[in-house]
Amino acid sequence: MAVASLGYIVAKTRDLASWSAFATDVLGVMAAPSPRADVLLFRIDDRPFRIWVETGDTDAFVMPGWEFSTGDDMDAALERLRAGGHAVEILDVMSARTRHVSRLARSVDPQGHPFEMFHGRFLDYVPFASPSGVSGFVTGLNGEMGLGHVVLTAPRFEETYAFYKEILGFGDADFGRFYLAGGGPDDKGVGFAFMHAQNARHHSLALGELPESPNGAVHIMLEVNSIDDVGRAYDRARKHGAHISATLGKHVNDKMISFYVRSPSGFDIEYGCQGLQLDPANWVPTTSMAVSDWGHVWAHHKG
Ligand SMILES: Cc1ccc(O)c(O)c1CC[C@@H]1C(=O)CC[C@]2(C)C(=O)CC[C@@H]12
Ligand SMILES: [Fe+2]
Repeated sequence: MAVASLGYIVAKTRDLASWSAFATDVLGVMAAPSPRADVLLFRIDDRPFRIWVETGDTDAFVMPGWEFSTGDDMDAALERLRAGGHAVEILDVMSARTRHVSRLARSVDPQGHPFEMFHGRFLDYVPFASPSGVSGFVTGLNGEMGLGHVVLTAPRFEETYAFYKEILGFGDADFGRFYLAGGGPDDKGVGFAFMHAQNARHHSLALGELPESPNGAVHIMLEVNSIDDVGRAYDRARKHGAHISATLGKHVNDKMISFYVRSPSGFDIEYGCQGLQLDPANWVPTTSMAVSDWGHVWAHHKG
């Protein structure tokens, strides 16, 4: 069976203090007890953590943690990985325990992006309370929609896309081709694959036919309950002096109303609401030729 959801993300930073302030003051996520002084954990729902930030020698996205619903589903994926010649590392019980999961494994995709796989997330039933008044994050009634989504660069596009589809079982939500160089006769466009896991979130993973991101990922997305939560976060981001990578806008494919803010690890965080939800068993993939219905003026596109 396929990946159920995006369980967590791991990031690294040279400056834990800046991450701590950004996470609580701008994102409004909740700091969780951490077993290590060099690791910060943040919650957005009743899972023990959704964002793991560790001290490192650079600022970057490290890897996603893909959740499986059962041990059998995870074992089937591990077998497909091994049959495809992909190395699989099974982590020991203490490593699994630090991630608050029953079982933990690691592998690497054809583009060289590492990822973790797990099942059996522990819950501590401590209620979520945002330090900045966010009314709540959208992760599904029991967290089954996962943290949000992650966008990775994949210059080796076809091979990487086939890997996530055929080995990890992601489904097609939308295909994008965006003419970011003006759409002239020499602009072949940039391909994107937006892929859903076995939950209602439109996409938990997107692959962009772009040069490798220096920060390991293009962005992660967090979804909040309302446009007021988004608007207030936008105000907090501006007040914090965070870099706004893209202004408020509404995406064509998943109808998310969001803005993008640069995290202390250098990748962006898309902060949105009202994302389209799909039935993963019956969704018919779309093709989108534009990024946004309105808004999303990108800082890197200016001038
Ligand atoms: C096109 C799109 C649809 C749904 C999303 O959740 C979403 O993040 C996007 C934007 C994808 C993409 C990006 O993430 C980085 C900056 C990009 C490459 C652009 O400059 C336009 C498309 C953007
Ligand atoms: Fe996104």
